[in-house]
Amino acid sequence: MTTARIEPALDGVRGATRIPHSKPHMQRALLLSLLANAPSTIMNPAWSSEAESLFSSVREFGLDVTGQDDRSLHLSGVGKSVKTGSAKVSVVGSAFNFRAMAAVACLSRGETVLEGNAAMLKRPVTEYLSFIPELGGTLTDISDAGHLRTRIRGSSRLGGTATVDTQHSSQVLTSVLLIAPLADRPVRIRCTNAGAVGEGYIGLTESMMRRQGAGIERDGSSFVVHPSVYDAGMHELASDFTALSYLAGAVATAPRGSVTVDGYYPSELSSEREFLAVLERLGIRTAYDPVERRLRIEKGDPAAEHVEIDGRNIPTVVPTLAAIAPFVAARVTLRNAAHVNNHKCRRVDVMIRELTRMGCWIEPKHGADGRVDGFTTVGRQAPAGGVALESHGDHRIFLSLATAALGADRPSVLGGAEHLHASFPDFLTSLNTLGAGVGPAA
Ligand SMILES: O=C(O)C1=C[C@@H](OP(=O)(O)O)[C@@H](O)[C@H](O)C1
Ligand SMILES: C=C(OP(=O)(O)O)C(=O)O
Repeated sequence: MTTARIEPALDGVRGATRIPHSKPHMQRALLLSLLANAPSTIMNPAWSSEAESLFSSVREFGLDVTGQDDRSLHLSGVGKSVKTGSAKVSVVGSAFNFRAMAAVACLSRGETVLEGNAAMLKRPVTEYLSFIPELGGTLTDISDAGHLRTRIRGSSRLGGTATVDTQHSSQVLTSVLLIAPLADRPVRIRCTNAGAVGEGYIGLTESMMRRQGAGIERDGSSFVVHPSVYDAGMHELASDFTALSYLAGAVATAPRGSVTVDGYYPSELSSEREFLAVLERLGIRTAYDPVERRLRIEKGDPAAEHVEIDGRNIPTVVPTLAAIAPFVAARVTLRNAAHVNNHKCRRVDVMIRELTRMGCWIEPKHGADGRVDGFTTVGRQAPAGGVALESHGDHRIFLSLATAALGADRPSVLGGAEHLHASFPDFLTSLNTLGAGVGPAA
């Protein structure tokens, strides 16, 4: 494990830096490039360990690279004729990659074994793959104590009606939608609940599919997708707003802060717009210059004494908001985030525990079913820090706790820097560029 030492940012954070391009856009662009019948291009590819792992998986199913440089990736897909034969596909710790590749495996006439790491066994993954038998494929759970593993076989009559869970994650719906146009018969999808979690990510899937010619009929939480093909894709990737959240977090937790993000491309994700609006209410102002492609982040005053946040559509930034909340003058309450506990670790629980160890006052909130569904804080605090924090193998916990540690009185050490490769490999360098003192722990 790689441990970092985070010094309090006593002089504030100031200056300009860059952030990665969007991981969710990159993952969809890779999948759609495989499923298109014509060549595709990805501009500004967003390389991270999770994108690389998905790239290997789609290559197993036939995606060909026809050209590549720093700025662009030229790809040739196979449409619905994904490679047959016995394929073993490893997704390591990414549930998105597991769910999406499970759907892709339904297009294959051969057998696919999908494998994820032990941490994936604790997440609601296999229990929500019933769309596979419902659409005509077969699914066998062959997990052991150290791996989540399933064997999947497709069908030559793929199609029908699938009931898809949208209470625990949006990713299953995204996965079924992506393959639906390539099924042999129409695919009808009924979602388990009307207010899906992570609706923004479902919207992103729909808009990227439509841009490549897919016809999706949507009526609230029901979808119908008729057989068609995907046209060529030209994907110009936006910036990763979740990566942005950690820099906004640094501005919030440090005593002073003014940060510019160079080369910022806003995306169509509704979750991004919602997050920027939440930041504004917390007193973190962002101003975007579309000509210079620069986003400026500055500290102001919260919009109210008590800021209430709905976490349903902003799952990735709930840990960041937990890190920010103890450092803003307002009381903050965030709810409707029970689904965020289904991620790489129980993200809401872990953030509350580790921030409490750092010296913050942050308490869980519970939903009507008694489960933790958020947190509440009591206004600006001065946590002592000076403790060893644990990121539970989760890049987002590392990033969020590092953000909070900048605002503590004493240095903190934080394990798990190696997981930054999952989404924001240059984060520690960025923090140092902004004047924070971050380095390896002695
Ligand atoms: O579709 C996607 O790209 C994602 C959907 C969301 O998953 P959940 O709906 O499981 O939270 C989000 O949290 C994840 O980081 C990325
Ligand atoms: C999307 C993420 O995770 P997963 O694919 O494992 O749900 C993430 O951690 O950024």
